[in-house]
Amino acid sequence: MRTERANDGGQVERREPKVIVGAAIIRDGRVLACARSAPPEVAGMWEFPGGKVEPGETETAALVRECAEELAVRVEIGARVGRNVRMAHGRSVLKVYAARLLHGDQPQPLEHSALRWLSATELDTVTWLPADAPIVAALRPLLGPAS
Ligand SMILES: Nc1nc2c([nH]c(=O)n2[C@H]2C[C@H](O)[C@@H](COP(=O)(O)OP(=O)(O)OP(=O)(O)O)O2)c(=O)[nH]1
Repeated sequence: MRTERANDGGQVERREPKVIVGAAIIRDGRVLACARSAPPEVAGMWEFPGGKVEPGETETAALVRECAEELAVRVEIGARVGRNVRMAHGRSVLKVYAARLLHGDQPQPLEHSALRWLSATELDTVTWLPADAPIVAALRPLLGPAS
C-alpha cells in the first residue's frame, strides 16, 4: 500500500505508509489490553502495546523494544493477528502480532493508565481505538473459553 502526492515539481511521489506494530500478548486465554494515557483525544481508549517501527528496524524488533519500554517485559513474537489496517488516510498501517511473555515477566503500566487481561467474552467491555476493531474480531477465536 502506498500513498501518493505531488511534490514541488508537480511529479507524483509514492511513499510507503508508516508501519505501526501492536502486540496481542496472550496468556492463559486472555489478551493484554492497555489504556492510552495520551493524547487527550484518545486517552482512556484501549490498544495493543506497540508503536512506530523505526527506520532500519524489523517489525519484530520494534515490538520487542516497545514491550520493554511500555511494559518492562520480554516477549516472543508469534503469528500475525488479523489484517493490515489502514489508518490516517493510508499514511500509516497497523499490523498486530500475537506474542507471549517470557521468563515470567509481569507487565507494568509504565506508559499506560491501566492494563487489563481480557478473555474472549470480555473483549467488548473496553473501548478500543477504532482501527483495532478488525484485529479484535480476529483475535476472539484465538482466545480460549473464559475461565
Ligand atoms: N500502539 C498502538 N497504536 C495504535 C493501535 N491502534 C491504533 O490506532 N494505534 C495508533 C495510535 C497512534 O496514532 C499510533 C501509534 O502511536 P504511538 O504513539 O503508540 O507510537 P510510538 O510509541 O512509536 O510513539 P512516539 O512516542 O514515537 O510518537 O497508532 C494499537 O493497537 N496499538
